[in-house]
Amino acid sequence: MNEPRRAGRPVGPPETRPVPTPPSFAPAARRERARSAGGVRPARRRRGGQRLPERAIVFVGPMAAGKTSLGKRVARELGIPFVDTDAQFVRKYGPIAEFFVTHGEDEFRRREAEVIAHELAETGARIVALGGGAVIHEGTRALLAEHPVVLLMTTQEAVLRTANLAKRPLLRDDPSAWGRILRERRPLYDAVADVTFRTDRATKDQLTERTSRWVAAQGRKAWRERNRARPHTPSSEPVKESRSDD
Ligand SMILES: Nc1ncnc2c1ncn2[C@@H]1O[C@H](COP(=O)(O)OP(=O)(O)OP(=O)(O)O)[C@@H](O)[C@H]1O
Ligand SMILES: O=C(O)C1=C[C@@H](O)[C@@H](O)[C@H](O)C1
Ligand SMILES: [Mg+2]
Repeated sequence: MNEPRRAGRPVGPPETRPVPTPPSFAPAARRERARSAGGVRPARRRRGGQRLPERAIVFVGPMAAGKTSLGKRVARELGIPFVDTDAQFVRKYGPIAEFFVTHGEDEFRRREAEVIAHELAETGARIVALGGGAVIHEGTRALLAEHPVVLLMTTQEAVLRTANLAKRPLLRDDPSAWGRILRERRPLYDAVADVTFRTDRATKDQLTERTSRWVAAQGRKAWRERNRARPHTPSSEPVKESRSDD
């Protein structure tokens, strides 16, 4: 069931700092600049001026659940940037599998948490996909409390069918470790998630649509809450209540 796990968890008021206006350069140049700035791929223009949470919408979940592939699609659907913290890590420190061999997992977790904290400090609506083990870090979990968090869940069977194990150091030598690792981490995923989607039970297109709808509903909810919190401030836009938003 794709039901919110912690319905009503406050996402907090959207940031008021404006998102920097992109300069009117040629798209190719903008794409290149964004790529070298840390993995933020420019996305299609935000659809229909819709309200979205003005902060990172974070995708978490076990290895190969689909955070990167679905994250990219949802970002594109909503017209906002996509960031993958694994990719940012690689840009900064080199391949993750090699980092594990040279420095060990503890050092990887420390560096990974720094990369994530840096990314979550940025304002503006965007999709941020975390590495599968990012929730292990207590500091990261604390930061996630301020963001809408989507948990993508799947099964070992589905992962072993689709994932490229060579790129996943914790699975490469022992693919069946997936289930054991998930059992250990499951309470951490559940603790940070606002909603869960099963990626083994739907197509990528279906999931893109459902997840995008959920993200858009969070934006509308945050906007209504902000307006409710300021009853004496006249708004230039009327508040539209819709039960289907929640
Ligand atoms: N709904 C889906 N249906 C079929 N295949 C999927 C679905 N979602 C993801 N996949 C496939 O599963 C594989 C893993 O996806 P992806 O790399 O996005 O996972 P991830 O959660 O980012 O993994 P990691 O934790 O290692 O970063 C990919 O081959 C992707 O195409
Ligand atoms: O689940 C994990 O511990 C990991 C998942 C990947 O996304 C990478 O962050 C790395 O391979 C570790
Ligand atoms: Mg990924």
